[in-house]
Formats: sequence, C-alpha cells, structure tokens
Amino acid sequence: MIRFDGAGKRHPDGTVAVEGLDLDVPTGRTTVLVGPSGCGKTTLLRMVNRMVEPTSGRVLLDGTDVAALDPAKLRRGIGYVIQQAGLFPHRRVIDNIATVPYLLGWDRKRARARAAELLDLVGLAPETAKRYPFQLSGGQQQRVGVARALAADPPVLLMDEPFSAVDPVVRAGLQEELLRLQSELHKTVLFVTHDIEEAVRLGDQVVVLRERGRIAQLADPHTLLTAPADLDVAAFLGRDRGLRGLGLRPAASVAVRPIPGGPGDDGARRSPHGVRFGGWELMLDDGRRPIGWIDRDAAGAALEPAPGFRPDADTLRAALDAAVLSPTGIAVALDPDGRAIGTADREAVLAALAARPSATAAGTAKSGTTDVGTAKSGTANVGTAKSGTAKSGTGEAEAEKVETDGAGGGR
Ligand SMILES: Nc1ncnc2c1ncn2[C@@H]1O[C@H](COP(=O)(O)OP(=O)(O)OP(=O)(O)O)[C@@H](O)[C@H]1O
Repeated sequence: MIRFDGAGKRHPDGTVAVEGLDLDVPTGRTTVLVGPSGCGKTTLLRMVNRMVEPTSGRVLLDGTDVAALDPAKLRRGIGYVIQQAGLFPHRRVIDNIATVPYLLGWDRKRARARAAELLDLVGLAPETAKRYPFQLSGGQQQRVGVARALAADPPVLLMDEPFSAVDPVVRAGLQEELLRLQSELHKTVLFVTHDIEEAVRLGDQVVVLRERGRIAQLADPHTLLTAPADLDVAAFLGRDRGLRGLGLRPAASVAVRPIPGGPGDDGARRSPHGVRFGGWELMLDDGRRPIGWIDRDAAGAALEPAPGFRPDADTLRAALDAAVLSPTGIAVALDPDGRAIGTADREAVLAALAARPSATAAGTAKSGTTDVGTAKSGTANVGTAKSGTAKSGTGEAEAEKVETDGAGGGR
C-alpha cells in the first residue's frame, strides 16, 4: 500500500502545490487522481518515486517512508509511464523496454527475452522490436511505454496522463488494454488524468482533487457518478454523468427473449435464414450471426444494421446503444462467438435501467470489486480549473535525466 501521510509540497517560490494530503492507495488496485489543471496530481504522483520530495508529511510504501530509501533503487521497483511515452529515441524498441532489466544487471539475452515477452503482452507485433520510436504511431509508443514500465515486474505502477496524447479511438483501446493487463497482473496503480471519463473507466477508486491537492471526494466510480459529494463535484463530473454511470453497470440484468425460431421455439414463422418480427426480418448467417434487418413491407428494402450486445461482457450503456441504433428498436443479444442468442427491445433495456443496481453488480462491469480505500480527510468543494499551469520536464529530456540518475525505475 502507498500511504500519503499529511504529504505536502511548498516550492521555493512560495507556491503551495499540495497542502498536506492523507490518502491510502490500496495494493493491487487502481487508484485514479483526477482534478483540474494545477491541482497537484503530478506532484503527488512524483512524491511516490521521490522525483518530488515533500516539504511536509511523508509518503509510505508498504509502511516504509520513501525518504529513507535510495532513490535509484526505489525507482527500479516502481514502473513509471508518462505522456508521449518518453522513450529513448536512439534506442530500438526492444532496448527501450529492457531499460530497467539492463540497469538491474541482467545479461543482454535475458533482458531481451523479457522485453519480447512484454511486447507480446501489450499487443505489439514481434517485428516492432527492431524499430526506433519515431517509426511507431503514438498509440504504439504508449504501449512500449507501458511495456517498459512493466519490464522488471514492479509491484507499483505510476501513470501520469499516459494516454492523453493519442486520439480518442486509440485511447479507448489503450484503456481497454490496461484493464486487461491489470486483471492479470494486479499491480498497485496510481493513475493521473484530468479526464473524468477515463477516471471512472479505469479506477477501482477515484480521488477527485481540488486545488492544493485537497480531496473533494474519494469513492468507487459508481458511487461517484450517482452520489457526488456536492454540487461542485457534480459539475466536475458533467451533465451526462447518469448516462456514463450506465457504462459501469453490466448488461446481464437485461431480460433477453429467446429468438423466435431459435432452439426451444418451433412455433414461430421463419425463413431459412431469417426470423420475422412483425414486418421486419432479422437475417442470420449459417452460424446464426446477425447479418442485418430487412423491412419486408418496403419494396426493394436494403439490409440495415442489426446492432448487438453481449449480456455476459457488455454494459447497460452498450445494450441501450444497440437498442437505440437498431432500426427496429430491438437489440440482438450475442454470445462470445457473435451468435444471436436472443433479443431485447428498448422497453426491456429501459426496464433494466430503471431497476436499482446492486452494490456488487455496479463493480462487475470493470473489475468485479467495489471496495475502496479510505481517505482520512473529508470532502470539500472542487476548485475551478486554473489555466496555464505548466508542468516541468516531461518527455525525453526527463527520461534521460532519470536514467542518468541511475533511476530508470520502470522507464
Ligand atoms: N517547480 C515548481 N515551482 C513552483 N510551482 C510549481 C512547480 N512545479 C509545479 N508547481 C505548481 O504546483 C501546482 C501543482 O502542479 P502539478 O503539476 O502537480 O498539477 P497537476 O494537477 O498535475 O496539473 P496538470 O493537470 O495541469 O498537469 C501548480 O500550481 C504548479 O504551477
């Protein structure tokens, strides 16, 4: 566990970046720090690996004050991922990933074998290994950044806006990947973002900060979206927080009707590859995968899309989306192989939306857990965003600095 124990930072020019924070970051879980620009997120993150030294209070790692630990050694045990990856431009991908193993004195063969393993783990093709960072897309560079942070299998991972430099589609893919990795690896992740959507998607617990690193609310994502601590937190969460909350509730609660003409229903009208729903026909291929809807009452009607959702894996938001986008208002329920197992119309989805979610169901869409750690401080208002705060030294220059310090911890 990481514990911030009254941790504060006052800069020599008198700026108070963090006033004194009490916060527990539980082991094996993802804690997200979110808040307006300049509220102290990065400062807090860097206190953990001693890139920033607190001027008051302490940061404890599994009970030990990090101030008592050798910084280089400390950083080798902590993965660190930053915006735009901060890769070493003159090194091939494989050697970027192997940075910390090399620093730890592994021989070249072993370090590279480990790097190749990680390349695969983060979903990059083996041929990427020989490339230089400039030969990769932004999303690929971020994946390399994550692989590098994981190379020495550190128990703690610090991630500072790691996905904010890529476009929304790539970003969603990277978030998905992180959720998958975390479900396997169970690292203690401290993740900084200013994007509340990203925070509720990734966090087991979300810490909404206001200026000077004060906690406005600490909660699991579902509680945060449904019960913001006050009007300022609600405003920070945005007007569509209810809708976003649906993205945290599993679609399993939608009542799915068996497909007429499917197993157990011999009475329905059906054509060889279609199932009639009034004037519409849902067309299926030989494997019972949906091909589309046809309006049989319209002359020369074309095939229209038949959106579906997976009750076992998707969220209520996905089910609602499928029902709204379907020309018939009917969403097709799919099994993991994409085969139609039933249907749910808009009313069925709305009935599931109206049902009160159980506390456990709320967490299952992401990680199957809903506990949150405790913050010692209470709740307070979220400050307004301060504009124009510049963060010093991210990127390559900093990456080089960390390495020169002999402190490439996970970088
Ligand atoms: N070296 C420094 N000297 C003086 N003030 C600093 C220094 N570094 C950071 N600050 C100030 O400390 C405050 C917190 O900075 P920090 O980078 O932690 O914020 P942040 O929440 O990560 O912001 P952003 O979301 O914009 O990255 C800001 O007001 C910033 O201007």
